[in-house]
Amino acid sequence: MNKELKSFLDTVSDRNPNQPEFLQAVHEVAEAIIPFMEQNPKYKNHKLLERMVEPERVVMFRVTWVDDHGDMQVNRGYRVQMNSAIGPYKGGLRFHPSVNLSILKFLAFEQVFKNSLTTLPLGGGKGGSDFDPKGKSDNEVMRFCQSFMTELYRHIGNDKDVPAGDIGVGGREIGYLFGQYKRIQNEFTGILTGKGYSYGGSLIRPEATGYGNVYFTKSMLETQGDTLKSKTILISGSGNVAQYAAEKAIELGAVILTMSDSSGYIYDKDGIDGEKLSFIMELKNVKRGRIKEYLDEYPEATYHEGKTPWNEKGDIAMPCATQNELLKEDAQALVNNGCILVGEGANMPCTPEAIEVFHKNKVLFSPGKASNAGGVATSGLEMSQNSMRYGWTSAEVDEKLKQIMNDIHEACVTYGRDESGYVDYVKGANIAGFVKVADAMIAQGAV
Ligand SMILES: NC(=O)C1=CN([C@@H]2O[C@H](COP(=O)(O)OP(=O)(O)OC[C@H]3O[C@@H](n4cnc5c(N)ncnc54)[C@H](OP(=O)(O)O)[C@@H]3O)[C@@H](O)[C@H]2O)C=CC1
Ligand SMILES: O=C(O)CCC(=O)C(=O)O
Repeated sequence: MNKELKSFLDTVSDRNPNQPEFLQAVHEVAEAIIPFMEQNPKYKNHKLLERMVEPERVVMFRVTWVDDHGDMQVNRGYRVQMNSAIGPYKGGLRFHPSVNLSILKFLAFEQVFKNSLTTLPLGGGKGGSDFDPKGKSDNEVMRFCQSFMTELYRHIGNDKDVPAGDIGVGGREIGYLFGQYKRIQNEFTGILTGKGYSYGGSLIRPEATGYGNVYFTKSMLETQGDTLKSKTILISGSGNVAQYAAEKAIELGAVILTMSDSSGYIYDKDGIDGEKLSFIMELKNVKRGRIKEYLDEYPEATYHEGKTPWNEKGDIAMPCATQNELLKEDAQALVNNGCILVGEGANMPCTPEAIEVFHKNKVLFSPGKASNAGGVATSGLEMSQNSMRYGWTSAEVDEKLKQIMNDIHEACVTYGRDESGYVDYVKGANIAGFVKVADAMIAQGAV
């Protein structure tokens, strides 16, 4: 490791003890940016990276709510406002028992670069709680959301910070959060995205992260003169991102072999087609069931308890569940089985060691901050529509999403292509994301 990189990472590590996910995200960015700054001295002497790793503000608060048995429950809430150089803080809320400061800081840090890549004026933030919506009644989820927003409302605003969904926060939660904000502030503004269509949401926002990932994959394949037609795809997760990545990939002629949840994965050798996917959507979004119940309807599939899908044979892998879900040995298994492309739908799902295996074997690899940016980009479009008090059609939003994903792909190629023609999308995404934020920070002085 180069001396400057090591010294920078040592300092970040000393200042942020016990935050492994945050350090992992910072390491990946610094590895690309420090050499870039060497070659572009205008970015030196502004302490840009040192400032970027320091959140502008972190809010941590108690969330007290009463469960269905009348017992008081206490959770912890957070909002990490990472960087507002190019726009109001923007990024999702995660409700999951694993949520802690390290995870939210890594997500907020990634969000800064991702949001810059979208070409829209969006700063970066992330928040959430260690509350687990699984197994809770709708009323419990509502009471939790109301209590969470009763503190959060004072820190957000449509020109200040605009949260959205992430793991454990979907349409139901956004509705309850929005309702409580409106009640407290007595105003109807676009302070959250991912809203229901009847109260200011954008068409295509629910689909956008998954669709965007597939559009990005399509562009990567096109650089090799290839297409998605008949490609076999291994998907992990069965939530929002996984479902709509599957939907778009099926539409473009690919064959989805696997989907998963935190208990295990299903493998369907005949492919998960549109009808089978509708079953999964109903199972996950309405019944809130487990992926293994797929076999109740489609017994010819197999279920693998406690396992991830990466040992199966597939042309493409799309990890769409959570961070660090694809390890070095998984990457090696994918390579050995002929995988040619990995498109991250989740945030940081592949470990650094796994990414190294992909790069060594010239597998096309896109980091989540590029390939899953369609979600936040469409949130940006939702904000624009709210400001205009106007709504675009599905076709209009989808067209803008395609254009944005195409532009992100181009930016990654510009900064990531090496002499052999291979594109290092990690390097490309980090540098392209950095440049816009860095220029804005330099222009705004010592803030
Ligand atoms: N929603 C969005 O617009 C965006 C989401 N992302 C990222 O995509 C990923 C998925 O988010 P999303 O689909 O919205 O979330 P959902 O809550 O809708 O779905 C999450 C899926 O991942 C699984 N999962 C969650 N945690 C774990 C874990 N620790 N181990 C194994 N599986 C797990 C869940 O299984 P189970 O139900 O068993 O927990 C579920 O199938 C996250 O990394 C998120 O940050 C990125 C950009 C935008
Ligand atoms: O839509 C948004 O604002 C946030 C989406 C998100 O959380 C993400 O990109 O990881």
